[in-house]
Amino acid sequence: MTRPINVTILGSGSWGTTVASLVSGNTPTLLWSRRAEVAEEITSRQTNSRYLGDHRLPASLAATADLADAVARADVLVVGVPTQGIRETLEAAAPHVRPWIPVLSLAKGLEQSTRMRPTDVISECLPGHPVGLLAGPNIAGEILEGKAAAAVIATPDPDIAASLQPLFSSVRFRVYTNTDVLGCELGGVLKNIVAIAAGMADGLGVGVNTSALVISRGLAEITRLGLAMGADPATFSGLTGLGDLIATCMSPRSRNRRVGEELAKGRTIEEAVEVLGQVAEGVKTARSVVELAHEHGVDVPICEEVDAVCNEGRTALQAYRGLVRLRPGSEHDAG
Ligand SMILES: NC(=O)C1=CN([C@@H]2O[C@H](COP(=O)(O)OP(=O)(O)OC[C@H]3O[C@@H](n4cnc5c(N)ncnc54)[C@H](OP(=O)(O)O)[C@@H]3O)[C@@H](O)[C@H]2O)C=CC1
Ligand SMILES: O=C(CO)COP(=O)(O)O
Repeated sequence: MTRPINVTILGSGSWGTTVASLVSGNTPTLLWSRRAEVAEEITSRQTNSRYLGDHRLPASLAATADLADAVARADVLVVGVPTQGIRETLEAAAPHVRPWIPVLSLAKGLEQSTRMRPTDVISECLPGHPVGLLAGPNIAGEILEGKAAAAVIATPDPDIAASLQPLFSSVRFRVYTNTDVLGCELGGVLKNIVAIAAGMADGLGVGVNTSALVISRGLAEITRLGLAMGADPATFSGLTGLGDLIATCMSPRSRNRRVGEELAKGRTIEEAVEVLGQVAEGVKTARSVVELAHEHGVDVPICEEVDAVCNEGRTALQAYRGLVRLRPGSEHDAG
């Protein structure tokens, strides 16, 4: 008889806990929380009230605050802490991680100090491990409610993605595979910034035509930067590109979109983040994306306006006026 595969998920926020719930239906799953009281609540009461209200988690899902023990048991490690916490978490975990187990990222940001993608940070902290990601249009609350969704596991080696697929799949959660890790990861990173713009636009009371403009020109920015960095263009019309962009720009539950809506009400970025009380990766990633785009000679006007709102005190209305003043060229050119 073969031994079951043990999966450990690091980070007990809304998405880490949701993914752990999904996986626990397929294989033994352990969720690590940096707070002992949260681990205790998940194990004994099957709730994570801070992030998921009174939603009942599977009884089979165990949680712990012991990082060394959590990673030492893992045959597959999933990193679900927000981007800015990945390095510190994995540096502490590294001595206890078993050799060469696959590691998947759930994060959708860039590390501020280095502009690195989460999978690159993971590879630096855990050298030699196969590293990939799980991404797609996956608003946690909908998945917890059992609404159908799909995601992509991207790893450079297609056999590894295929071997991980059944651990994350369910009747209502379809998991595809892709070898374009760069394209899949960039789609998730950049859509958060475009979603802040979409939230600002809707908060200002624009029409559906304007929202569609933000989404489609946002996709053009994502694709331009992705191509300049070497991603596969086909990836951006898939689940991790257009799919995640649509979900995040449209869902009233998206935290990035909600930040944009709060900004449109006249709140400062600090107030908008405070009101949210959860991570909105686009806020800390906008500046890094703009710098990366400039480094690659790529125009990203929507990301630039969002960066100016997040980091330079520009208002949502000023950002909107800045964008409509842009002179349009060919649809396939910048701007
Ligand atoms: N929620 C969603 O629908 C989806 C989210 N994602 C991505 O998943 C990642 C995680 O997001 P999500 O779970 O939603 O975030 P949340 O804001 O819901 O939760 C963040 C979790 O990470 C913990 N945390 C924060 N900083 C650190 C740190 N430095 N070290 C260890 N733990 C830390 C928090 O702990 P504490 O409570 O103690 O602060 C909390 O448990 C993000 O990159 C997000 O973009 C991807 C797809 C869907
Ligand atoms: O990544 C997500 C959906 O795929 C979640 O988006 P938010 O972080 O904006 O809630």
